[in-house]
Amino acid sequence: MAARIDGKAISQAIRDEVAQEVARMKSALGKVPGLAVILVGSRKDSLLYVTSKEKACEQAGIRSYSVNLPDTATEAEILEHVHKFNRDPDVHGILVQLPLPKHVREQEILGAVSMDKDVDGFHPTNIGRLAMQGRQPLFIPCTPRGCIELLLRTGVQISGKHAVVIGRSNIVGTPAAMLLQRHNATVTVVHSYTPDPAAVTRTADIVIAAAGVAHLVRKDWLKPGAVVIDVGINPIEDPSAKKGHRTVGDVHFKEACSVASAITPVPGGVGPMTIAMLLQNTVESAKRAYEFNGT
Ligand SMILES: Nc1nc2c(c(=O)[nH]1)N[C@@H](CN(C=O)c1ccc(C(=O)N[C@@H](CCC(=O)O)C(=O)O)cc1)CN2
Repeated sequence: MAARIDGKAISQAIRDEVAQEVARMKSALGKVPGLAVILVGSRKDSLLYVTSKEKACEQAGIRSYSVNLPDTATEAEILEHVHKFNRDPDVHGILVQLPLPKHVREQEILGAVSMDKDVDGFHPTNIGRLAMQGRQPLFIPCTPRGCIELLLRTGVQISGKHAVVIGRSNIVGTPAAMLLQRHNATVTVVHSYTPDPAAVTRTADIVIAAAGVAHLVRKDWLKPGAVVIDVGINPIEDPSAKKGHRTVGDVHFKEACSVASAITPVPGGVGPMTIAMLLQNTVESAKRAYEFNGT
């Protein structure tokens, strides 16, 4: 039976550490970190994530600034807010909630965020640096950073292991693969054009599943003893649930438990880590801005 990797508990420990750092900064400088969150449109899930981020900021002592724009907002209107936050010295992190409405060019917006306030780590220069040996990105994207943090904090060795990442999105799969490689794993990325994804995944010591397909990874996809990090957040119908639906991962949890050595649940695994890492990135940004080393 696999050990359960408790993302809720680990993310709470990180959030407590962040709150302590913020308190130290406040007492030494009279300043606190600031995070600006820009939401465009009215997607229910995005609204929920943005609210959770604001609440988490409040609990950690980080000041949050929010902008809610309608679905019809133009690129120019969104950029106006990005530029305003770029100039604001009290704002150390800027986050544009994704996905953006279809008429907005995501890369135009993400590329406009000041590199040193890019707490999502999606600026092309930060992503480029993540891909390069010997270069340091200013920020690492929150979900992939959360996946690695879960492995490190549960004592899973990454160096020298074979890691398979399922999915190649800009937000998770691609940066997760680059990050694993920086931790000296041998990395294979499996995607929709891979002829036999189960066979490839079966060779992995570490699996990061980020395909966005409910229950894609079954028992026969896993090598006995593999460590499984499930990034998927997929709603499925469930008449027995109060709301008629529930959230499941990309991995069939029950099946995987009989083969894996450790696994993250959904919910309560990677999801909460995304927010904890955002807070951590924001504090690191403020510390850099104020040249504050934390003592
Ligand atoms: N600008 C960004 N946009 C998006 C990101 C991101 O990192 N930056 N990631 C995702 C959404 N996301 C944060 O924005 C996020 C997703 C999930 C969770 C979470 O805590 N999930 C819970 C509950 C799941 C459920 O029941 O629905 C869990 O997994 O336990 C937090 C943040 C896309 N957009």
